[in-house]
Amino acid sequence: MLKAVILIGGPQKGTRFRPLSFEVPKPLFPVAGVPMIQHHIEACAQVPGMQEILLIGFYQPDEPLTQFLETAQQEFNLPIRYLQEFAPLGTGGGLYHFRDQILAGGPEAFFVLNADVCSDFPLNAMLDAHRCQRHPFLLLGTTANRTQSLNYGCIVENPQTHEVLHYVEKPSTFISDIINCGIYLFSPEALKPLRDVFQRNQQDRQLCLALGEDSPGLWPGAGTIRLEQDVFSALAGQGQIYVYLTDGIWSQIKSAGSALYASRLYLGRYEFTHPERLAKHTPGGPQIRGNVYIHPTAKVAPSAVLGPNVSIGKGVTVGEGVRLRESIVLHGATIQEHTCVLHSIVGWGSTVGRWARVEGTPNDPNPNDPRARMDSESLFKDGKLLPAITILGCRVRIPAEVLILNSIVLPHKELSRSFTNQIIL
Ligand SMILES: Nc1nc2c(ncn2[C@@H]2O[C@H](COP(=O)(O)OP(=O)(O)O[C@H]3O[C@H](CO)[C@@H](O)[C@H](O)[C@@H]3O)[C@@H](O)[C@H]2O)c(=O)[nH]1
Repeated sequence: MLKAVILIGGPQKGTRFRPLSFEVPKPLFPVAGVPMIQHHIEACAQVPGMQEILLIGFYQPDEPLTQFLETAQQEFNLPIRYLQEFAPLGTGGGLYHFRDQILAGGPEAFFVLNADVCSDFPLNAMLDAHRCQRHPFLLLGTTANRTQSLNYGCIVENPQTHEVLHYVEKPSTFISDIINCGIYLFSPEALKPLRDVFQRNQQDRQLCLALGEDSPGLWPGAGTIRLEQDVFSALAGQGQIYVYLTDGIWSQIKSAGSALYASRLYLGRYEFTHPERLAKHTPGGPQIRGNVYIHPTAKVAPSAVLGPNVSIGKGVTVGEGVRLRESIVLHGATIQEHTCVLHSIVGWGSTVGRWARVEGTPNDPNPNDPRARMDSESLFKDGKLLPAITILGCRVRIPAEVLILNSIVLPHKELSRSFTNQIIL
């Protein structure tokens, strides 16, 4: 019997995702037409013997999250529960805090998945690798180029045995081009080192209190465990941690730009995994180019041209003569006639007026470098806003016949003119 845990974090973590994370918790942001973590759940549900999926985070269990859980349970016919941390406990603290729930029923192993990654989740292959050796920790690894590797957990492996000999979280100089994908398979024994870290933290705290040196700023919150630094770095080279290398699709989803890139990766996989989700050209229907997802409730005019890499949400209206490419249009938005939307995300309930042009600049990984990853974009360089995808927050109104280029428009704004390279507050 197996279980899976998805680490969904909490509200203050989605900062690079603003303004899109204002409306919906980041793990529920639609990527290729479905909530980000539905891809994780679909992958877990396909592993034979999967008994339960637990979401661990520090979001308040609000309406969208509760509704998502109910729908997902029915769809996948699996118990899917949300366990709320009383405070952010780090990537390992929640696993230790909820250990009894994770181990209830005696799973042989459990997957741990970061919510903010896009992957083809080779979970069955990881399980096969785990069953050969049954080491406590198996990490999914992939490659990144030298510069980009510094943004991830870096792994030095023994190439023969795949044992992790050395692990450094986001090093300041190059360590290895093998990076941690944030997708793990742990055996129940993996909780022992977490307990050791927990107890050590408590003892250190007691000692400090006894010495009268208590300064809350110096100590991680009670129960905080950083899986990467406290466990992987500490245990590397001791025969407990192994890496399973993949060359399948993988990307982090930290920013809106990376959500668009992840959407392209998932749409590309739908051909094999969910062909029914890909829009087909039908007589009298819109022209479809490449991979496009259209929610069944969306109304798309027959003269519109969509694709590649477009995803149209629930209840969206797309007018005559519209051109949409490399974009996500979120539910309830209206794209009026003859509008052009390229490399952009149009927020919930927003309206783009007729003959307007909404355009962004893609920041995709270098296609000539097979190890290139999406850069964890920062919005500014030398005090200037870098050209990036255009994002319209929710219920934004763009008038007719204007150009919105490389800009971020915060929710509920009614624009009256064109804007280029601006954040419109
Ligand atoms: N439940 C819970 N989840 C958390 C917490 N803090 C972070 N998370 C979740 O844990 C995952 C990792 O989040 P970060 O702490 O932001 O780490 P990172 O910068 O994404 O780096 C991690 O992922 C990379 C791969 O995407 C790895 O390369 C890296 O080593 C590390 O594991 C995310 O899904 C996030 O929502 C917490 O306190 N509680």
